[in-house]
Amino acid sequence: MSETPHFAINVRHLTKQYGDFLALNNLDLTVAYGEFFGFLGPNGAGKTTLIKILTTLMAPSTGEAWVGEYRIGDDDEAIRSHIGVALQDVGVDPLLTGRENLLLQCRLFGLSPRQSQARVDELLDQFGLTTAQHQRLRTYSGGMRRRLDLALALVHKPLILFLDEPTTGLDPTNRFMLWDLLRQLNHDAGITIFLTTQYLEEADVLCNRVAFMRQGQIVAEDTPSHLKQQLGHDVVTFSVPSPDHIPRIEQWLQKSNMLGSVTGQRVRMTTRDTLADVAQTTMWLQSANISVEDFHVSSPSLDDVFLAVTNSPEGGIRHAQISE
Ligand SMILES: Nc1ncnc2c1ncn2[C@@H]1O[C@H](COP(=O)(O)OP(=O)(O)OP(=O)(O)O)[C@@H](O)[C@H]1O
Repeated sequence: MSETPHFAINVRHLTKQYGDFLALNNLDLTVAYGEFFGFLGPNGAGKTTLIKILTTLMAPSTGEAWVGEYRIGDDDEAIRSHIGVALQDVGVDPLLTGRENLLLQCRLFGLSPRQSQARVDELLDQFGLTTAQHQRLRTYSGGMRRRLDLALALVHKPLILFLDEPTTGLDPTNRFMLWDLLRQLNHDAGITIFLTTQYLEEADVLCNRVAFMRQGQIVAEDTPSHLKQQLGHDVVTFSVPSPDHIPRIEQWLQKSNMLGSVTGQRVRMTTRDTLADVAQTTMWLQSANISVEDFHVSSPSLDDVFLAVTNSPEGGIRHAQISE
């Protein structure tokens, strides 16, 4: 039982080792009830590993964690009834219809046949799937599948919802639709949401607090707006007309010690001194005879925080946790 029932999630000195590899390194983290929390970081940082531990799918190597009032490893069944989980590629039956999948899930969570029918009607309506309820899952679009995954995670009305990259691969219309549903679940139904995503704009829009992971450790933790403010520096972005220019730009970024990244033909740099860095960049581009398009100087986004905390040698900007 709990020392700190105040928290939805409470992680203390948690470590996970895969053989010799340390995937989670002495992690401490708290999430209060009602929060919409984003757990972010590059591929391989350890996000899924933590979700698997908190959802009782995997045991930690050392350390402790509580979900609600239950300590991981003590009463995992109680934890499972307290949480909803929508992980990537989790087994649903593609040959069953949407309704049949939901009914099966209700029965697995111990609802009676009658309660199940009523709960399924409610969820189909809430997630805009009533019309498609009798279609087999294999005919569902990506957006419909994600909405069904969410509905499946909610059949037993959990207080805490874990979502592992819930909008990956969705087009903007379906992504925004899912964002609205998630906001409703958090704001209106009061469900605590623990989300991982590679889309930092999504975390910025949805989450009241985020943590950035790097190599199994949390390197920054705060509200998205505080993290952006702390970064402070303006961002320069521009595109080049040909990918042939990119290797030279990458070399220059490295040589001039600029914090930058390249996506396709687009370059993004975090300045240290806006005017000096803009001047240095434009002069070099001119001397290198590289013409650019869409040259912008703007305030930092959560993407820039990501680059700063995951690429900087010291790794991280100020670490702020909510207090008890
Ligand atoms: N079962 C396993 N055995 C060995 N190593 C593993 C295992 N599962 C994960 N890892 C390693 O642990 C590290 C953390 O993996 P994890 O899946 O938690 O990262 P992640 O942050 O969720 O990454 P992604 O964003 O790519 O999903 C990675 O280096 C991964 O290769």
